[in-house]
Amino acid sequence: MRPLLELAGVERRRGEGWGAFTLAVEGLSLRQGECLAVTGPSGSGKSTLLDLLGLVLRPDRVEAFRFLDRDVAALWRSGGDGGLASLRSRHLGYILQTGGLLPFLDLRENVELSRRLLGLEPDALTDELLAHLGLTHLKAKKPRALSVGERQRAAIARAFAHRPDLVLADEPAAALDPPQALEVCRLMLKLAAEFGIALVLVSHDWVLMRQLGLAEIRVVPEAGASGCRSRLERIADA
Ligand SMILES: Nc1ncnc2c1ncn2[C@@H]1O[C@H](COP(=O)(O)OP(=O)(O)OP(=O)(O)O)[C@@H](O)[C@H]1O
Repeated sequence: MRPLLELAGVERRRGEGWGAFTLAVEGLSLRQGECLAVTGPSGSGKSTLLDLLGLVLRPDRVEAFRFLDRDVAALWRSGGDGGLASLRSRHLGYILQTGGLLPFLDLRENVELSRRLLGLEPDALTDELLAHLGLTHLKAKKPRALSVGERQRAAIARAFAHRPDLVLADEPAAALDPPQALEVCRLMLKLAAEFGIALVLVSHDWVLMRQLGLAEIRVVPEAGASGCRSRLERIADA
């Protein structure tokens, strides 16, 4: 089976001059439905990696970048964003640290938002997700009337509701206490497995990631390199 996502020789610089930072991805691949943890210290480049995978940040150097058999490197080179925007909206789901729900929509409307923007018909998945995440009884509430954990579970439902191929989660449990963080991460993994959706989970909390037993990529700042530079290191499966 061809990988869902495949990168080789990708680099991206942030900032200019003396303080510039570069993330170098020598090679990275992800299979359909595979779940991966990305860990690393603060400022090492985890979000930069997620933004590259999310087709948001344009690489400065790229030998190969394929997603769903599309040549992303060629799409970036062509300058236009048309192909990238549709890949992003149809095939990717995002979960952010703070949920990012729209305050004027109720929980169910928030969860259905990505489907509605894509013009997809309502389907049973929304209710399934709400049930899986223990949100059914809260579906008519506005975000302000939800707890932080409930908002985060709603953000998870929203990221999966349009059946993307890949969900990217940037510190999705950082605002939660340790037991809630573990529960929320386990729920994400359960949903990913049930629906065959690949998941990249970024966290500075490597202890939590180890508890989940996920394959792990560590973003490692390189000692002695000129300027600030990080590379990826694959840690053996926990
Ligand atoms: N827009 C930007 N302009 C310039 N430098 C940036 C920009 N965004 C990030 N950086 C720098 O790039 C480096 C990597 O940042 P990034 O946010 O990817 O790290 P991170 O591992 O996600 O950090 P954290 O865990 O603290 O969120 C840092 O040195 C940061 O200061």
